[in-house]
Amino acid sequence: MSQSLNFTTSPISKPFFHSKPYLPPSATPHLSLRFPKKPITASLSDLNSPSFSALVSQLSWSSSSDSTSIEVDSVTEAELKENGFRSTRRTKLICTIGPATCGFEQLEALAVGGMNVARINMCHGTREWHKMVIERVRRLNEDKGYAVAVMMDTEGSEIHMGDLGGAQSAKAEDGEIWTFTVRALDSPLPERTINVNYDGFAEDVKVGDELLVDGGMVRFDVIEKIGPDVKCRCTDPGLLLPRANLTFWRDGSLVRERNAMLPTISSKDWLDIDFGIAEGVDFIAISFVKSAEVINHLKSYIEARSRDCDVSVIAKIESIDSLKNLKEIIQASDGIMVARGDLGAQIPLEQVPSAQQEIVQLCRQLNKPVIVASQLLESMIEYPTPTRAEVADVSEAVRQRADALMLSGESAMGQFPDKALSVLRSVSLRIERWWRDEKRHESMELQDIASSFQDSISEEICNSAAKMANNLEVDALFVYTKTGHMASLLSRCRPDCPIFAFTTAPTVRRRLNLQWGLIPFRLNFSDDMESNLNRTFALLKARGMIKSGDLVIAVSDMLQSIQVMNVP
Ligand SMILES: Nc1ncnc2c1ncn2[C@@H]1O[C@H](COP(=O)(O)OP(=O)(O)OP(=O)(O)O)[C@@H](O)[C@H]1O
Ligand SMILES: CC(=O)C(=O)O
Ligand SMILES: [K+]
Ligand SMILES: [Mg+2]
Repeated sequence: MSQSLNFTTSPISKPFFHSKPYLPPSATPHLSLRFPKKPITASLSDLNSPSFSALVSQLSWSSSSDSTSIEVDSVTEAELKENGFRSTRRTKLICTIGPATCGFEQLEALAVGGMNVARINMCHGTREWHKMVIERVRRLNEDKGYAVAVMMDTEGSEIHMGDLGGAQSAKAEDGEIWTFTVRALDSPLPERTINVNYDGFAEDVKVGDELLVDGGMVRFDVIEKIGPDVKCRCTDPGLLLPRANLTFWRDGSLVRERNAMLPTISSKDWLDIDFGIAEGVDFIAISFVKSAEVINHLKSYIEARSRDCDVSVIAKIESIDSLKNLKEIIQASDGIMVARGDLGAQIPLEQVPSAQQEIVQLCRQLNKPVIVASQLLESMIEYPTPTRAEVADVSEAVRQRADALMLSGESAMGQFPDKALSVLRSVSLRIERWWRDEKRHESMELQDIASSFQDSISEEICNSAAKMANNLEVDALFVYTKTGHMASLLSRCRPDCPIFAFTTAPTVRRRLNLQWGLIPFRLNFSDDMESNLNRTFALLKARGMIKSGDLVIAVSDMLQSIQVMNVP
């Protein structure tokens, strides 16, 4: 049985009702598996359970993208088969790749563990290394059926330390005197000496300034300037990591004059961006964005450089200027990262939580995906279990219904990358379910964002479909979308059920991987929704991902309608 509400403005206006179940020849009923709706046991062992990994690896994967096939991430497929619709994780997970995770097997372990996006940070590593990581992720997708997207994060032109002459880290102890220098020194560096990348550094700092490394993880007082050398006394001891960010404070506030003169996108960043476009990365994240102009400029550059490629631009909110111009920056970008590491060095730490909440909510209003990043599980760089406070922080980001959470050092250079990812996964699942079951989500009045009448129709359809899905307690929302726009409008509503997003382009499919609640599928479809639905049902039933009787609501951007039906 199907009922359809049509809001038709397009020429395709055929409403349809299924009076009898349609059984296409390929859908052999005995193949459809039952979903035992067993509770999700959110424990750290979930991910590492041999049965789950075995299930993922057993899934037959064919890399053919012919017109009859459907492609979905093998991890999601295994999750659906194991626990049913409600089990799928809505919050997406990003892992920064570094020396601890750049091997093919290590990348595969992260993919099995639920990594949706692999991030490479252009502050670290060589061009060859980044190219190798991108190739490995692509190979993993092609050979094993994952849909891991790649995000490139630019270095930006802020002031940072050098690479410690090859050392992994250096420990600064309380009271020690260290030299920060703009001299070009050969490695190995003299003891307690740090290179600084910005030539004006020694001129700009003043005796009495406070120098913050890595957003305040380690602090120094500037005690003496000798030409290019700046002598500093350590006041807050800690670990110095290669190329860590440096900021300096005077009379209790950040010294920003000089930073304001540096371009957001440096000449090295432009070369990295060219590299990213050539390698076909899915997202480019821009560090230290100050205004919407730089994002608009980059977007037109990307469009001119690559008419047929689809690179999304993520603006990182990590400076005072970006907070001042927040709304314009969000509107100009394809997504936002709350980069709490550097943000916490520019505003007082106690203001970071309210800034995070404001950014997450505004992104949802403006329909842009938002990532919460940095120090989510910092202690897991060294230890196999998180602190309770870290779990509470992750829970809060999930409760705010951010689109994605990101691991930095935990996955790049930590000792327990898989365990850290597993914690993000199990905490996300548990908190999502808790809030769904208790219906505790504060409802958010979503303002109209459409810029045309056609867009308004799409928006109204998605808002209504999501509301109906909650009220009717449907199993899944289906959206057929060429650009991904209708899928993101559904995601914006944060409905109770998962959203199966069918799209024709592999690039759109990977891009949708960043958005809350979307399960992106690649599927060739036509303008004929009836045949699209029947074919999808047949393909998904054959894969054991849905079964007869499941209740589904379908929308599409070809035929502007809402259809409610049971899977035949
Ligand atoms: N490709 C890499 N090679 C070596 N070390 C890396 C690499 N990527 C990350 N790391 C290590 O992991 C740490 C955390 O990574 P992350 O990407 O969050 O960087 P970050 O330096 O803190 O700066 P950003 O503000 O750009 O995120 C880094 O400080 C660095 O020590
Ligand atoms: C991720 C990042 O750049 C930061 O937290 O500063
Ligand atoms: K960066
Ligand atoms: Mg940063």
